[in-house]
Amino acid sequence: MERTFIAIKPDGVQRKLIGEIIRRFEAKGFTLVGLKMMSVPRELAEKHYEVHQEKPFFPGLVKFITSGPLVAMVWEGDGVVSSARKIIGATNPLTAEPGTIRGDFGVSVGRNLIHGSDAIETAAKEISLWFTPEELVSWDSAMAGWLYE
Ligand SMILES: Nc1ncnc2c1ncn2[C@@H]1O[C@@H]2COP(=O)(O)O[C@H]2[C@H]1O
Repeated sequence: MERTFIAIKPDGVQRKLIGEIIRRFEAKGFTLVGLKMMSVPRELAEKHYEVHQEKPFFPGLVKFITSGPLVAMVWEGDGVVSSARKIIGATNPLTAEPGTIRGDFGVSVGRNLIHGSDAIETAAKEISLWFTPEELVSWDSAMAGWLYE
């Protein structure tokens, strides 16, 4: 079953949106298989965002991600990587559609509340960067027969 990495960034935690964000993924029908609140070490933030290391916003991004607690998650389900990106909305909350998390709650690209893996290969890399295998729980949802044919 497909898995994706989702992080509620420090602004999402400070704005008390943890429950609202988890609710949206649960209500859709995806299954939570990994969850932890953590302070992010600088090396982890730099590794996670290494594709952006030449961008002018990189130092500010690392400073922000390490500035307060973050909630790291792994969600599972058919097509979860691309579906989660749609639930999250466009990178810039000002252009994200209403009904998406960023479209409903954000106003600034540097404070866009949540991260979601952008592709299946990226998801695998990010999951192994943020979680050990022991931290992930494989379980069968009793709802599976009502979610999938
Ligand atoms: N122009 C920008 N200024 C500040 N941060 C940005 C900018 N563009 C992208 N980002 C951040 O870089 C992050 C890269 O992936 P995320 O989906 O976590 O969300 C993005 C934004 O938080």
